[in-house]
Amino acid sequence: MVSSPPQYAAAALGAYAIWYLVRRFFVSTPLDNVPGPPSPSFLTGNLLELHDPDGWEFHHQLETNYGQVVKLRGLLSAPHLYVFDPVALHSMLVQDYDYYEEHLTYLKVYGLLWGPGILSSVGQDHHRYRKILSPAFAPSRIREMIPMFYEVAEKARDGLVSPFVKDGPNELDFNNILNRTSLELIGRTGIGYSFDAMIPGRPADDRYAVVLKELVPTVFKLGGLFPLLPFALKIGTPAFRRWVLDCIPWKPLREARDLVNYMDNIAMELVSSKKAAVARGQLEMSEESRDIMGVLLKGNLLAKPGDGTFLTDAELVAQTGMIISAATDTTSSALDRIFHLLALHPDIQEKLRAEVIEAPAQMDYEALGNLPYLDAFIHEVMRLYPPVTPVMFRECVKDALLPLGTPITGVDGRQITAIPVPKGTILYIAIPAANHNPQIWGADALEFRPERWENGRAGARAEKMCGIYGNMMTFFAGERSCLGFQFSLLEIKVVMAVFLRAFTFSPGKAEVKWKLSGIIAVPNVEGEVKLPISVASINHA
Ligand code: HEM
Repeated sequence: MVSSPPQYAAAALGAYAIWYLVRRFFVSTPLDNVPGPPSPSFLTGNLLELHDPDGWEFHHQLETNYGQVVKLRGLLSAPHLYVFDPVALHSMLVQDYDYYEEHLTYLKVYGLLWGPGILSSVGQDHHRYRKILSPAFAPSRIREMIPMFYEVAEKARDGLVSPFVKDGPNELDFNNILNRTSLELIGRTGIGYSFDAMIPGRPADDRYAVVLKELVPTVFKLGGLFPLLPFALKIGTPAFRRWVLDCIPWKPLREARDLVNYMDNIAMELVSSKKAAVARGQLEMSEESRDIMGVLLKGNLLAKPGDGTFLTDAELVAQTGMIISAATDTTSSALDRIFHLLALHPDIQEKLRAEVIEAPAQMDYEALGNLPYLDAFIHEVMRLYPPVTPVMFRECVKDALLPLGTPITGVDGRQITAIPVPKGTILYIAIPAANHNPQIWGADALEFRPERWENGRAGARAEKMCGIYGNMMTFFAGERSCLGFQFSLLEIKVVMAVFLRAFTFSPGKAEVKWKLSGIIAVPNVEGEVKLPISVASINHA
Protein backbone atom coordinates (compact mmCIF):
# COMPACT_ATOMS: atom_id res chain seq x y z
CA MET A 1 0.00 0.00 0.00
CA VAL A 2 1.22 3.53 -0.70
CA SER A 3 0.79 5.72 2.35
CA SER A 4 3.49 8.43 2.43
CA PRO A 5 4.33 11.30 0.01
CA PRO A 6 7.61 9.66 -1.17
CA GLN A 7 5.68 6.45 -1.90
CA TYR A 8 3.09 8.42 -3.87
CA ALA A 9 5.89 10.11 -5.81
CA ALA A 10 7.57 6.75 -6.54
CA ALA A 11 4.25 5.23 -7.61
CA ALA A 12 3.54 8.21 -9.91
CA LEU A 13 7.01 7.93 -11.42
CA GLY A 14 6.58 4.18 -11.93
CA ALA A 15 3.18 4.70 -13.57
CA TYR A 16 4.68 7.36 -15.86
CA ALA A 17 7.54 5.01 -16.82
CA ILE A 18 5.08 2.21 -17.67
CA TRP A 19 2.86 4.59 -19.64
CA TYR A 20 5.93 5.93 -21.49
CA LEU A 21 7.22 2.44 -22.39
CA VAL A 22 3.79 1.17 -23.46
CA ARG A 23 3.36 4.23 -25.66
CA ARG A 24 6.87 3.86 -27.08
CA PHE A 25 6.49 0.24 -28.07
CA PHE A 26 2.80 -0.35 -28.65
CA VAL A 27 1.45 2.94 -29.98
CA SER A 28 2.71 3.70 -33.48
CA THR A 29 3.81 7.22 -34.46
CA PRO A 30 4.14 8.70 -37.96
CA LEU A 31 7.92 8.71 -37.45
CA ASP A 32 8.05 4.89 -37.28
CA ASN A 33 7.97 4.77 -41.06
CA VAL A 34 11.01 7.08 -41.53
CA PRO A 35 14.19 5.03 -42.19
CA GLY A 36 17.35 5.54 -40.19
CA PRO A 37 20.38 3.71 -38.82
CA PRO A 38 20.04 0.97 -36.18
CA SER A 39 20.11 2.23 -32.60
CA PRO A 40 22.95 0.72 -30.56
CA SER A 41 21.29 1.28 -27.16
CA PHE A 42 17.74 1.45 -25.82
CA LEU A 43 18.81 4.01 -23.21
CA THR A 44 20.90 6.42 -25.28
CA GLY A 45 19.74 5.58 -28.81
CA ASN A 46 22.10 7.12 -31.40
CA LEU A 47 23.04 10.05 -29.15
CA LEU A 48 26.61 8.90 -28.41
CA GLU A 49 27.35 8.49 -32.14
CA LEU A 50 25.67 11.80 -32.92
CA HIS A 51 27.82 13.70 -30.40
CA ASP A 52 31.03 11.69 -30.80
CA PRO A 53 33.93 14.19 -31.26
CA ASP A 54 35.27 11.84 -33.94
CA GLY A 55 31.85 11.11 -35.41
CA TRP A 56 32.55 12.45 -38.94
CA GLU A 57 32.00 9.01 -40.50
CA PHE A 58 28.64 8.57 -38.71
CA HIS A 59 27.47 11.92 -40.13
CA HIS A 60 28.81 11.01 -43.57
CA GLN A 61 26.77 7.77 -43.44
CA LEU A 62 23.65 9.76 -42.53
CA GLU A 63 24.33 12.12 -45.44
CA THR A 64 24.73 9.35 -48.01
CA ASN A 65 22.83 6.19 -46.95
CA TYR A 66 19.29 7.41 -46.29
CA GLY A 67 16.88 10.08 -47.49
CA GLN A 68 17.32 13.77 -46.67
CA VAL A 69 15.35 13.28 -43.46
CA VAL A 70 16.68 10.46 -41.30
CA LYS A 71 15.22 8.99 -38.12
CA LEU A 72 17.59 8.72 -35.16
CA ARG A 73 16.88 7.54 -31.63
CA GLY A 74 17.35 9.74 -28.58
CA LEU A 75 17.05 9.11 -24.84
CA LEU A 76 14.92 6.02 -24.10
CA SER A 77 14.81 5.51 -27.87
CA ALA A 78 12.56 8.52 -28.52
CA PRO A 79 12.42 9.15 -32.29
CA HIS A 80 14.36 12.25 -33.45
CA LEU A 81 14.73 13.60 -37.00
CA TYR A 82 18.00 14.52 -38.72
CA VAL A 83 17.03 16.97 -41.47
CA PHE A 84 18.84 18.33 -44.53
CA ASP A 85 16.12 18.34 -47.19
CA PRO A 86 15.94 21.95 -48.55
CA VAL A 87 12.13 22.09 -48.57
CA ALA A 88 11.91 20.64 -45.04
CA LEU A 89 14.52 23.15 -43.80
CA HIS A 90 12.60 26.01 -45.40
CA SER A 91 9.48 24.88 -43.58
CA MET A 92 11.30 24.54 -40.22
CA LEU A 93 13.28 27.78 -40.32
CA VAL A 94 11.27 30.15 -42.48
CA GLN A 95 7.68 29.24 -43.34
CA ASP A 96 6.54 27.45 -40.15
CA TYR A 97 9.37 28.57 -37.87
CA ASP A 98 7.03 29.09 -34.92
CA TYR A 99 6.34 25.31 -34.91
CA TYR A 100 10.02 24.60 -34.28
CA GLU A 101 11.70 26.42 -31.44
CA GLU A 102 15.15 26.43 -29.97
CA HIS A 103 15.18 23.68 -27.32
CA LEU A 104 13.77 25.01 -24.01
CA THR A 105 16.77 23.77 -22.02
CA TYR A 106 19.20 25.75 -24.20
CA LEU A 107 17.09 28.87 -23.94
CA LYS A 108 17.17 28.55 -20.15
CA VAL A 109 20.92 27.90 -20.05
CA TYR A 110 21.57 30.99 -22.21
CA GLY A 111 19.18 32.96 -20.00
CA LEU A 112 21.02 31.90 -16.85
CA LEU A 113 24.41 32.70 -18.38
CA TRP A 114 23.66 36.06 -19.92
CA GLY A 115 20.16 37.21 -18.94
CA PRO A 116 17.23 38.25 -21.12
CA GLY A 117 18.34 38.51 -24.76
CA ILE A 118 18.34 37.34 -28.33
CA LEU A 119 19.74 33.86 -27.62
CA SER A 120 17.49 33.15 -24.63
CA SER A 121 14.11 34.21 -26.01
CA VAL A 122 11.48 33.03 -28.49
CA GLY A 123 8.42 34.53 -30.19
CA GLN A 124 7.65 38.21 -29.67
CA ASP A 125 10.54 38.72 -27.22
CA HIS A 126 13.05 37.31 -29.69
CA HIS A 127 11.55 39.36 -32.50
CA ARG A 128 11.90 42.51 -30.38
CA TYR A 129 15.58 41.87 -29.56
CA ARG A 130 16.36 41.06 -33.18
CA LYS A 131 14.71 44.27 -34.33
CA ILE A 132 16.70 46.33 -31.83
CA LEU A 133 20.03 44.61 -32.63
CA SER A 134 19.72 44.55 -36.42
CA PRO A 135 20.74 48.21 -37.05
CA ALA A 136 24.06 47.52 -35.28
CA PHE A 137 24.83 44.98 -38.05
CA ALA A 138 23.70 47.09 -41.01
CA PRO A 139 26.30 47.34 -43.84
CA SER A 140 26.74 51.06 -43.07
CA ARG A 141 27.79 50.18 -39.49
CA ILE A 142 30.07 47.32 -40.49
CA ARG A 143 31.72 49.56 -43.06
CA GLU A 144 32.74 51.88 -40.21
CA MET A 145 34.32 48.97 -38.32
CA ILE A 146 36.80 48.06 -41.07
CA PRO A 147 39.59 50.35 -39.79
CA MET A 148 39.26 48.65 -36.39
CA PHE A 149 39.44 45.21 -38.06
CA TYR A 150 42.71 46.32 -39.69
CA GLU A 151 44.07 47.73 -36.44
CA VAL A 152 43.50 44.43 -34.63
CA ALA A 153 44.74 42.23 -37.52
CA GLU A 154 47.93 44.31 -37.81
CA LYS A 155 48.44 44.19 -34.05
CA ALA A 156 48.11 40.39 -34.20
CA ARG A 157 50.59 40.26 -37.11
CA ASP A 158 53.13 42.47 -35.33
CA GLY A 159 52.67 41.10 -31.81
CA LEU A 160 51.74 37.45 -32.17
CA VAL A 161 53.51 36.32 -35.36
CA SER A 162 56.28 38.63 -36.71
CA PRO A 163 58.58 38.51 -33.63
CA PHE A 164 58.61 34.70 -33.78
CA VAL A 165 59.55 34.39 -37.45
CA LYS A 166 62.02 37.27 -37.74
CA ASP A 167 65.03 34.90 -37.67
CA GLY A 168 63.52 32.37 -40.08
CA PRO A 169 60.53 30.02 -40.40
CA ASN A 170 58.99 28.79 -37.18
CA GLU A 171 56.16 26.50 -36.16
CA LEU A 172 53.42 28.39 -34.27
CA ASP A 173 50.13 27.36 -32.71
CA PHE A 174 47.79 29.27 -34.98
CA ASN A 175 44.73 28.25 -32.97
CA ASN A 176 46.01 30.34 -30.08
CA ILE A 177 46.84 33.27 -32.36
CA LEU A 178 43.51 33.22 -34.19
CA ASN A 179 41.48 32.73 -31.03
CA ARG A 180 43.10 35.77 -29.43
CA THR A 181 42.60 37.73 -32.64
CA SER A 182 38.88 36.80 -32.89
CA LEU A 183 38.22 37.78 -29.29
CA GLU A 184 40.04 41.08 -29.67
CA LEU A 185 38.12 41.80 -32.89
CA ILE A 186 34.74 41.40 -31.21
CA GLY A 187 35.96 43.05 -27.98
CA ARG A 188 36.97 46.21 -29.81
CA THR A 189 34.08 46.36 -32.25
CA GLY A 190 31.40 44.88 -29.97
CA ILE A 191 31.90 46.64 -26.67
CA GLY A 192 34.89 48.91 -27.19
CA TYR A 193 37.00 46.81 -24.82
CA SER A 194 40.51 45.49 -25.46
CA PHE A 195 40.97 41.94 -24.17
CA ASP A 196 44.52 41.44 -25.32
CA ALA A 197 47.46 43.80 -25.65
CA MET A 198 49.06 41.26 -28.07
CA ILE A 199 52.48 41.96 -26.69
CA PRO A 200 55.16 39.66 -28.16
CA GLY A 201 55.74 36.66 -25.92
CA ARG A 202 53.02 37.58 -23.44
CA PRO A 203 50.02 35.22 -23.16
CA ALA A 204 46.50 36.67 -23.30
CA ASP A 205 46.12 37.36 -19.62
CA ASP A 206 42.96 39.38 -19.54
CA ARG A 207 40.71 37.80 -16.93
CA TYR A 208 37.63 38.27 -19.12
CA ALA A 209 39.28 36.34 -21.98
CA VAL A 210 40.23 33.51 -19.62
CA VAL A 211 36.74 33.48 -18.10
CA LEU A 212 35.10 33.37 -21.53
CA LYS A 213 37.22 30.33 -22.42
CA GLU A 214 36.39 28.55 -19.15
CA LEU A 215 32.71 29.35 -19.17
CA VAL A 216 31.31 26.80 -21.61
CA PRO A 217 33.35 23.80 -20.33
CA THR A 218 32.42 24.74 -16.74
CA VAL A 219 28.75 25.07 -17.57
CA PHE A 220 28.80 21.73 -19.41
CA LYS A 221 29.99 20.08 -16.19
CA LEU A 222 26.49 20.90 -14.93
CA GLY A 223 24.92 19.15 -17.94
CA GLY A 224 23.02 16.66 -15.73
CA LEU A 225 21.04 19.55 -14.23
CA PHE A 226 19.98 21.10 -17.56
CA PRO A 227 16.69 19.15 -17.89
CA LEU A 228 15.62 20.48 -14.45
CA LEU A 229 16.17 24.13 -15.40
CA PRO A 230 12.77 24.89 -16.96
CA PHE A 231 11.11 23.75 -13.69
CA ALA A 232 13.70 25.16 -11.26
CA LEU A 233 13.43 28.61 -12.82
CA LYS A 234 9.72 28.72 -12.00
CA ILE A 235 10.33 28.45 -8.25
CA GLY A 236 10.38 31.71 -6.26
CA THR A 237 11.95 35.03 -7.20
CA PRO A 238 15.39 35.52 -8.86
CA ALA A 239 16.73 36.62 -5.43
CA PHE A 240 15.40 33.44 -3.82
CA ARG A 241 16.94 31.28 -6.56
CA ARG A 242 20.27 33.06 -6.17
CA TRP A 243 20.13 32.40 -2.41
CA VAL A 244 19.42 28.68 -3.03
CA LEU A 245 22.35 28.60 -5.48
CA ASP A 246 24.66 30.16 -2.89
CA CYS A 247 23.66 27.49 -0.37
CA ILE A 248 24.55 24.51 -2.61
CA PRO A 249 28.17 23.49 -1.90
CA TRP A 250 28.88 22.01 -5.35
CA LYS A 251 32.15 23.21 -6.89
CA PRO A 252 31.18 23.34 -10.60
CA LEU A 253 27.98 25.21 -9.72
CA ARG A 254 29.90 27.79 -7.66
CA GLU A 255 32.56 28.15 -10.36
CA ALA A 256 29.90 28.75 -13.03
CA ARG A 257 28.16 31.30 -10.78
CA ASP A 258 31.45 33.16 -10.16
CA LEU A 259 32.35 33.24 -13.87
CA VAL A 260 28.91 34.56 -14.81
CA ASN A 261 29.04 37.18 -12.03
CA TYR A 262 32.49 38.31 -13.18
CA MET A 263 31.39 38.78 -16.79
CA ASP A 264 28.20 40.53 -15.70
CA ASN A 265 30.17 42.98 -13.56
CA ILE A 266 32.56 43.91 -16.37
CA ALA A 267 29.72 44.38 -18.85
CA MET A 268 27.78 46.45 -16.30
CA GLU A 269 30.83 48.70 -15.75
CA LEU A 270 31.12 49.23 -19.52
CA VAL A 271 27.42 50.03 -19.82
CA SER A 272 27.72 52.56 -16.96
CA SER A 273 30.79 54.29 -18.40
CA LYS A 274 29.25 54.50 -21.87
CA LYS A 275 25.99 55.78 -20.45
CA ALA A 276 27.96 58.48 -18.64
CA ALA A 277 29.64 59.37 -21.95
CA VAL A 278 26.22 59.59 -23.60
CA ALA A 279 25.05 61.89 -20.80
CA ARG A 280 28.13 64.11 -21.31
CA GLY A 281 27.40 64.16 -25.05
CA GLN A 282 30.79 62.58 -25.79
CA LEU A 283 29.70 59.26 -27.29
CA GLU A 284 28.42 60.84 -30.49
CA MET A 285 31.89 62.07 -31.45
CA SER A 286 34.02 59.24 -30.14
CA GLU A 287 35.24 56.05 -31.78
CA GLU A 288 33.23 54.18 -29.14
CA SER A 289 29.97 55.23 -30.72
CA ARG A 290 30.77 52.90 -33.60
CA ASP A 291 30.92 49.73 -31.53
CA ILE A 292 27.82 47.57 -31.16
CA MET A 293 27.15 48.60 -27.57
CA GLY A 294 27.55 52.26 -28.57
CA VAL A 295 25.00 51.80 -31.37
CA LEU A 296 22.55 50.15 -28.96
CA LEU A 297 22.99 52.96 -26.43
CA LYS A 298 22.40 55.56 -29.09
CA GLY A 299 19.27 53.62 -30.11
CA ASN A 300 18.12 53.87 -26.50
CA LEU A 301 18.34 57.66 -26.72
CA LEU A 302 15.60 57.61 -29.34
CA ALA A 303 13.48 55.05 -27.51
CA LYS A 304 11.27 55.39 -24.47
CA PRO A 305 11.02 52.86 -21.64
CA GLY A 306 8.00 50.65 -22.32
CA ASP A 307 7.72 51.30 -26.07
CA GLY A 308 9.41 48.00 -26.91
CA THR A 309 12.56 49.53 -28.40
CA PHE A 310 14.29 50.45 -25.15
CA LEU A 311 16.87 48.10 -23.60
CA THR A 312 17.29 48.08 -19.82
CA ASP A 313 20.83 47.86 -18.43
CA ALA A 314 20.34 44.12 -17.75
CA GLU A 315 19.19 43.62 -21.34
CA LEU A 316 22.15 45.61 -22.69
CA VAL A 317 24.55 43.49 -20.67
CA ALA A 318 22.85 40.30 -21.90
CA GLN A 319 22.94 41.29 -25.60
CA THR A 320 26.63 42.16 -25.51
CA GLY A 321 27.54 38.93 -23.66
CA MET A 322 25.53 36.92 -26.17
CA ILE A 323 27.08 38.67 -29.17
CA ILE A 324 30.59 38.08 -27.84
CA SER A 325 29.86 34.41 -27.27
CA ALA A 326 28.15 34.01 -30.69
CA ALA A 327 31.06 35.75 -32.44
CA THR A 328 34.24 34.40 -30.88
CA ASP A 329 34.39 30.61 -31.22
CA THR A 330 32.60 30.62 -34.59
CA THR A 331 35.02 33.13 -36.16
CA SER A 332 38.02 31.49 -34.55
CA SER A 333 36.98 28.07 -35.92
CA ALA A 334 36.46 29.56 -39.41
CA LEU A 335 39.90 31.22 -39.33
CA ASP A 336 41.52 28.01 -38.04
CA ARG A 337 40.06 26.07 -40.95
CA ILE A 338 41.12 28.76 -43.42
CA PHE A 339 44.76 28.85 -42.32
CA HIS A 340 44.91 25.06 -42.16
CA LEU A 341 43.63 24.87 -45.75
CA LEU A 342 46.08 27.57 -46.86
CA ALA A 343 48.92 25.51 -45.39
CA LEU A 344 47.66 22.35 -47.11
CA HIS A 345 47.12 24.00 -50.54
CA PRO A 346 50.21 26.06 -51.49
CA ASP A 347 48.83 26.68 -55.02
CA ILE A 348 45.61 28.21 -53.68
CA GLN A 349 47.60 30.17 -51.09
CA GLU A 350 49.82 31.63 -53.80
CA LYS A 351 46.86 32.59 -55.99
CA LEU A 352 45.20 34.35 -53.04
CA ARG A 353 48.41 36.15 -52.09
CA ALA A 354 48.86 37.40 -55.65
CA GLU A 355 45.34 38.84 -55.59
CA VAL A 356 45.82 40.48 -52.19
CA ILE A 357 49.22 41.97 -53.05
CA GLU A 358 47.72 43.57 -56.18
CA ALA A 359 45.12 45.33 -53.98
CA PRO A 360 45.80 48.30 -51.65
CA ALA A 361 47.33 47.42 -48.24
CA GLN A 362 44.23 48.79 -46.49
CA MET A 363 40.98 48.15 -48.32
CA ASP A 364 37.54 49.62 -47.76
CA TYR A 365 34.21 47.80 -47.87
CA GLU A 366 33.94 47.90 -51.67
CA ALA A 367 37.56 46.89 -52.32
CA LEU A 368 37.26 43.94 -49.91
CA GLY A 369 34.17 42.82 -51.82
CA ASN A 370 36.00 43.07 -55.13
CA LEU A 371 38.56 40.31 -54.71
CA PRO A 372 36.95 37.46 -56.64
CA TYR A 373 39.27 34.61 -55.67
CA LEU A 374 39.28 35.55 -51.97
CA ASP A 375 35.49 35.64 -52.09
CA ALA A 376 35.29 32.28 -53.89
CA PHE A 377 37.74 30.70 -51.43
CA ILE A 378 35.76 31.88 -48.38
CA HIS A 379 32.47 30.70 -49.91
CA GLU A 380 33.96 27.25 -50.50
CA VAL A 381 35.46 26.99 -46.98
CA MET A 382 32.12 27.98 -45.43
CA ARG A 383 30.27 25.48 -47.63
CA LEU A 384 32.45 22.42 -47.18
CA TYR A 385 33.57 23.08 -43.60
CA PRO A 386 30.84 25.04 -41.78
CA PRO A 387 32.20 26.09 -38.35
CA VAL A 388 28.86 25.42 -36.62
CA THR A 389 28.73 21.66 -37.02
CA PRO A 390 27.36 18.97 -37.08
CA VAL A 391 23.85 19.96 -35.98
CA MET A 392 21.70 22.64 -34.38
CA PHE A 393 18.66 21.59 -32.38
CA ARG A 394 15.01 22.41 -32.66
CA GLU A 395 11.99 21.12 -30.76
CA CYS A 396 8.59 20.80 -32.44
CA VAL A 397 6.26 22.80 -30.16
CA LYS A 398 2.96 21.98 -31.89
CA ASP A 399 1.98 19.08 -34.18
CA ALA A 400 3.36 19.93 -37.62
CA LEU A 401 3.56 18.58 -41.14
CA LEU A 402 7.08 18.60 -42.57
CA PRO A 403 7.05 18.74 -46.39
CA LEU A 404 9.89 17.11 -48.33
CA GLY A 405 11.51 18.32 -51.56
CA THR A 406 12.77 14.82 -52.33
CA PRO A 407 10.38 12.06 -51.25
CA ILE A 408 11.85 9.24 -49.18
CA THR A 409 10.96 5.57 -49.28
CA GLY A 410 9.34 4.60 -45.99
CA VAL A 411 10.15 1.46 -44.01
CA ASP A 412 6.90 0.04 -45.47
CA GLY A 413 8.20 0.63 -49.02
CA ARG A 414 5.81 3.52 -49.79
CA GLN A 415 6.87 7.00 -50.86
CA ILE A 416 6.71 9.72 -48.19
CA THR A 417 6.27 13.30 -49.42
CA ALA A 418 5.53 14.93 -46.03
CA ILE A 419 6.12 13.75 -42.46
CA PRO A 420 3.61 14.46 -39.68
CA VAL A 421 5.82 15.54 -36.75
CA PRO A 422 4.29 15.11 -33.28
CA LYS A 423 4.72 17.93 -30.74
CA GLY A 424 7.75 17.32 -28.54
CA THR A 425 9.89 15.74 -31.31
CA ILE A 426 13.54 16.82 -31.36
CA LEU A 427 14.89 17.72 -34.81
CA TYR A 428 18.50 18.24 -35.85
CA ILE A 429 19.36 20.72 -38.56
CA ALA A 430 22.32 19.02 -40.21
CA ILE A 431 24.34 21.97 -41.52
CA PRO A 432 27.21 20.09 -43.25
CA ALA A 433 24.83 17.55 -44.80
CA ALA A 434 22.76 20.44 -46.21
CA ASN A 435 25.91 22.05 -47.61
CA HIS A 436 27.13 18.81 -49.20
CA ASN A 437 23.89 17.98 -51.02
CA PRO A 438 24.86 16.66 -54.52
CA GLN A 439 21.45 17.76 -55.86
CA ILE A 440 22.65 21.34 -55.29
CA TRP A 441 26.42 21.13 -55.69
CA GLY A 442 26.80 18.27 -58.15
CA ALA A 443 28.74 15.00 -57.98
CA ASP A 444 31.88 16.76 -56.71
CA ALA A 445 30.03 18.23 -53.69
CA LEU A 446 32.57 16.76 -51.26
CA GLU A 447 35.59 18.23 -53.08
CA PHE A 448 37.21 21.50 -51.99
CA ARG A 449 37.04 23.53 -55.19
CA PRO A 450 36.93 27.36 -54.79
CA GLU A 451 36.73 27.60 -58.59
CA ARG A 452 33.11 26.46 -58.49
CA TRP A 453 32.18 29.98 -57.26
CA GLU A 454 31.67 32.99 -59.46
CA ASN A 455 30.21 36.25 -58.15
CA GLY A 456 28.95 34.52 -55.00
CA ARG A 457 27.10 31.87 -57.02
CA ALA A 458 28.06 28.30 -57.74
CA GLY A 459 26.13 27.22 -60.79
CA ALA A 460 22.38 27.53 -61.19
CA ARG A 461 20.76 24.41 -59.84
CA ALA A 462 17.07 23.74 -59.50
CA GLU A 463 17.15 23.02 -55.79
CA LYS A 464 17.69 26.07 -53.58
CA MET A 465 18.64 26.13 -49.93
CA CYS A 466 16.98 28.79 -47.77
CA GLY A 467 20.22 29.84 -46.03
CA ILE A 468 21.10 33.55 -45.98
CA TYR A 469 24.54 33.07 -47.55
CA GLY A 470 25.53 31.38 -50.82
CA ASN A 471 22.71 28.84 -51.00
CA MET A 472 24.09 27.11 -47.90
CA MET A 473 23.08 26.67 -44.24
CA THR A 474 26.34 27.84 -42.61
CA PHE A 475 24.79 31.03 -41.23
CA PHE A 476 21.30 29.52 -41.01
CA ALA A 477 18.04 30.90 -42.37
CA GLY A 478 14.98 32.84 -41.33
CA GLU A 479 14.09 34.48 -38.03
CA ARG A 480 17.09 33.12 -36.14
CA SER A 481 19.70 33.37 -38.89
CA CYS A 482 23.13 34.75 -37.97
CA LEU A 483 22.99 38.50 -37.42
CA GLY A 484 26.76 38.83 -37.63
CA PHE A 485 27.43 37.03 -40.91
CA GLN A 486 28.57 40.05 -42.91
CA PHE A 487 30.59 41.30 -39.96
CA SER A 488 32.23 37.90 -39.76
CA LEU A 489 33.00 37.60 -43.48
CA LEU A 490 34.62 41.04 -43.51
CA GLU A 491 36.79 40.46 -40.46
CA ILE A 492 37.90 37.13 -41.97
CA LYS A 493 38.83 38.89 -45.22
CA VAL A 494 40.82 41.55 -43.36
CA VAL A 495 42.76 39.01 -41.26
CA MET A 496 43.51 36.94 -44.38
CA ALA A 497 44.63 39.96 -46.40
CA VAL A 498 46.94 41.23 -43.63
CA PHE A 499 48.49 37.81 -42.93
CA LEU A 500 48.82 36.73 -46.59
CA ARG A 501 50.82 39.88 -47.38
CA ALA A 502 53.26 39.20 -44.56
CA PHE A 503 53.76 35.44 -44.29
CA THR A 504 53.71 32.07 -46.04
CA PHE A 505 52.13 29.05 -44.38
CA SER A 506 52.90 25.34 -44.59
CA PRO A 507 51.79 22.35 -42.49
CA GLY A 508 53.41 21.86 -39.07
CA LYS A 509 55.07 18.55 -38.14
CA ALA A 510 52.13 17.00 -36.26
CA GLU A 511 49.00 15.83 -38.03
CA VAL A 512 45.95 18.00 -37.27
CA LYS A 513 42.66 16.18 -36.69
CA TRP A 514 39.42 18.12 -36.61
CA LYS A 515 37.07 17.30 -33.75
CA LEU A 516 33.38 17.93 -33.28
CA SER A 517 33.40 19.87 -30.03
CA GLY A 518 29.77 20.51 -29.06
CA ILE A 519 28.49 22.57 -31.95
CA ILE A 520 31.84 23.93 -33.20
CA ALA A 521 34.61 22.20 -35.16
CA VAL A 522 38.08 22.58 -33.60
CA PRO A 523 41.58 21.53 -34.71
CA ASN A 524 43.27 19.02 -32.47
CA VAL A 525 46.68 17.45 -32.02
CA GLU A 526 46.92 14.43 -29.71
CA GLY A 527 44.00 15.44 -27.53
CA GLU A 528 44.81 19.15 -27.33
CA VAL A 529 43.12 21.99 -29.18
CA LYS A 530 45.98 23.14 -31.42
CA LEU A 531 46.80 24.16 -34.97
CA PRO A 532 50.55 23.91 -35.59
CA ILE A 533 51.49 25.82 -38.73
CA SER A 534 54.95 26.50 -40.06
CA VAL A 535 55.15 30.23 -40.79
CA ALA A 536 57.78 32.16 -42.71
CA SER A 537 58.03 35.87 -43.12
CA ILE A 538 57.69 36.80 -46.80
CA ASN A 539 61.19 38.33 -46.68
CA HIS A 540 62.64 35.02 -45.59
CA ALA A 541 60.46 32.79 -47.80
C1 HEM B 1 31.98 32.19 -39.22
C2 HEM B 1 31.38 32.77 -38.21
C3 HEM B 1 29.94 32.52 -37.78
C4 HEM B 1 29.11 31.46 -38.02
C5 HEM B 1 29.42 30.20 -38.83
C6 HEM B 1 27.84 31.74 -37.38
C7 HEM B 1 26.73 30.89 -37.42
C8 HEM B 1 25.54 31.15 -36.77
C9 HEM B 1 24.41 30.25 -36.73
C10 HEM B 1 24.37 28.87 -37.39
C11 HEM B 1 23.42 30.84 -36.01
C12 HEM B 1 22.03 30.26 -35.69
C13 HEM B 1 22.02 29.64 -34.30
C14 HEM B 1 20.67 29.14 -33.83
O1 HEM B 1 19.62 29.53 -34.34
O2 HEM B 1 20.62 28.37 -32.89
C15 HEM B 1 23.93 32.14 -35.59
C16 HEM B 1 23.21 33.03 -34.82
C17 HEM B 1 23.71 34.25 -34.41
N1 HEM B 1 24.95 34.80 -34.71
FE1 HEM B 1 26.39 33.93 -35.83
N2 HEM B 1 27.93 32.95 -36.77
C18 HEM B 1 29.18 33.47 -36.99
C19 HEM B 1 29.68 34.68 -36.55
C20 HEM B 1 28.96 35.63 -35.86
C21 HEM B 1 29.47 36.92 -35.47
C22 HEM B 1 30.87 37.45 -35.78
C23 HEM B 1 28.46 37.54 -34.77
C24 HEM B 1 28.44 38.92 -34.15
C25 HEM B 1 29.33 39.84 -34.32
C26 HEM B 1 27.32 36.63 -34.74
C27 HEM B 1 26.11 36.89 -34.13
C28 HEM B 1 25.04 36.02 -34.11
C29 HEM B 1 23.80 36.30 -33.39
C30 HEM B 1 23.50 37.56 -32.58
C31 HEM B 1 22.96 35.19 -33.57
C32 HEM B 1 21.56 34.98 -33.01
C33 HEM B 1 20.52 35.41 -34.04
C34 HEM B 1 19.11 35.19 -33.54
O3 HEM B 1 18.85 34.35 -32.68
O4 HEM B 1 18.22 35.90 -34.04
N3 HEM B 1 27.66 35.48 -35.41
N4 HEM B 1 25.21 32.31 -36.07
